[in-house]
Amino acid sequence: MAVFGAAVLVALAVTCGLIWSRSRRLSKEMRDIPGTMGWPVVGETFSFISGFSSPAGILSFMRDRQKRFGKVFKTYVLGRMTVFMTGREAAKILLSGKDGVVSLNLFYTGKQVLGPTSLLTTNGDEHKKLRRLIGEPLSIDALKKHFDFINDLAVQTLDTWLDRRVLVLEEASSVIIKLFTLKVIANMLISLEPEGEEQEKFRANFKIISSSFASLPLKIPGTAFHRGLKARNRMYAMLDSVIARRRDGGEVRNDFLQTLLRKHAKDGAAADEDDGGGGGGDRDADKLTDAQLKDNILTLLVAGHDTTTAGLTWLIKFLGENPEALQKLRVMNETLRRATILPWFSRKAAQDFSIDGYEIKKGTSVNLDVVSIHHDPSVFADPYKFDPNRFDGTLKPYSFLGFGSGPRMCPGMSLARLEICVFIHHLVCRYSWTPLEDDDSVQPTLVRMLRNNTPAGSQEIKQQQLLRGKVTRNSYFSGKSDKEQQPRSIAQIFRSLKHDHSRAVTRNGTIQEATQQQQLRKGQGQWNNNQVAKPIRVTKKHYTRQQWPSHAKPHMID
Ligand code: HEM
Repeated sequence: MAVFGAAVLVALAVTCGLIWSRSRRLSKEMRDIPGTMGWPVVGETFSFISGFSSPAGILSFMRDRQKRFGKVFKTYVLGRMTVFMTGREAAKILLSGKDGVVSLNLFYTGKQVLGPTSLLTTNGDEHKKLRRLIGEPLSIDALKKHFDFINDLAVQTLDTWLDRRVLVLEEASSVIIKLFTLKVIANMLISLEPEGEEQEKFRANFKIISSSFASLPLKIPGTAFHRGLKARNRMYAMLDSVIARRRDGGEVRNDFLQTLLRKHAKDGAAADEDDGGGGGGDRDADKLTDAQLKDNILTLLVAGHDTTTAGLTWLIKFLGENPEALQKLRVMNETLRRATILPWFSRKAAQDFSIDGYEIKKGTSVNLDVVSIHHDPSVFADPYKFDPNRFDGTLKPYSFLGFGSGPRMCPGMSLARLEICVFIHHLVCRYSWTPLEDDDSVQPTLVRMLRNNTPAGSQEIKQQQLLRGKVTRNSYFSGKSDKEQQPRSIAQIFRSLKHDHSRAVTRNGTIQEATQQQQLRKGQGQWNNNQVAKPIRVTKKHYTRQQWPSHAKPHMID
């Protein structure tokens, strides 16, 4: 055993050494780009991790180097020579997808876990095709059928918060909200019931997969990566049996999987697991294989779960800290700007290209620092202030990247907005909550909940301070039962929140139209705006009932 351990260590050291010397070569080729490679082999990994874990998040690492080297700098972190860059111009070059300048840069372990046909592991035409095939069930129209589930689950989840101290971040990272977002997405994708044995197994496997996603690439028993791959196999076996049940007609559901199975049933035969996406002749070239289906169900679970949890949590924090924002519930975009849930977007140069006068060589890892773009004072005046009004006007291109931009823009944006919108709607309308501690000292950290299932040390204390609160039921709905009070459709909840669809789903013409119709019908629905959202007066510590001032109409989503 000891010999085996030593052999693994030697192999690891040799690999790290090789990667390091290759990076040094690349760094020399790009000697014009300022920056430092740090210590041999480890580079600047430790400063990077310590910046990442600090309350200010990765911003401290970034700011320090931007001050020394400028907007484009190179470094060696996490086993890669990486060029960091920021600014709207860099965002345009990296995100617009023009000329295939860059491809997505995922860690080896992430690629293995998600599979070769995931949206996150494919590039170019293959990626474009997958987006087209997978995108439709994620459109806002398709999401309507999941509204009741999301709504009921939000109500149930919040009920468990009642009359007890809630550490939102802790709940988010271990139990409550996270289960909410996980249950929503699992139900939407494969109609997984929110309770029961299958849910338990699914959750256990998902947890192992999530923690293996960015682990060390050691595929040996006992490692996180190895456990992740095993859990992935179990998850895929479960998906296989669901797919088989659907195919033989034993089970018909109204979910993402069913939509895609119906649409992508191969002529005369079931999709072939191993045909890699192109098998079955021309006619079938546009059909999803089972492998693609499974890889992308897993991808949506992974990509859509922690992000939405984080968004929801930051939103509750910002609402708690900014009483005035409660009066004008248009806080989604500003939350995503301040929190910047994905702090940087990682790409790989697919060819040589230049940026800010620097030549970037093909194969270089390139990271776009989005936090700095979101806090650029020339775009967002007083950038650290939480000010939802800044989204009232037109923004400069590539200045707000909460859901990304270009060909890799978040396909789950509408689902995320919907989940957050419904949850916050019930929180605000049916409960009051009292922050129990001052939280002024805390900046939004950029440590994602992804890495933070069990936060440790001072970070945990800070984050707990951030969101410690007590939830009590509010009697906004006096005289009416909960059932009567709950919105019954997306249109109603959106109307109740005076949701501006044209901005929330700019790419969806149908909804823009629906919104106009809703506006025409304003006041005729069962769901009465004023009744829902009026009665809040907020102080930092305490919320009580009050009429909404007539000028401050509630808006939920930008
Ligand atoms: C508040 C919640 C969310 C935020 C802030 C968010 C943010 C983002 C961002 C910024 C990107 C682009 C990253 C890049 O360019 O490198 C992205 C991509 C992606 N998101 Fe989301 N997301 C959220 C929720 C979701 C949900 C609910 C799903 C699934 C239903 C999802 C699935 C994906 C996928 C699959 C991609 C990769 C797209 C591609 O490479 O083509 N996201 N997300």
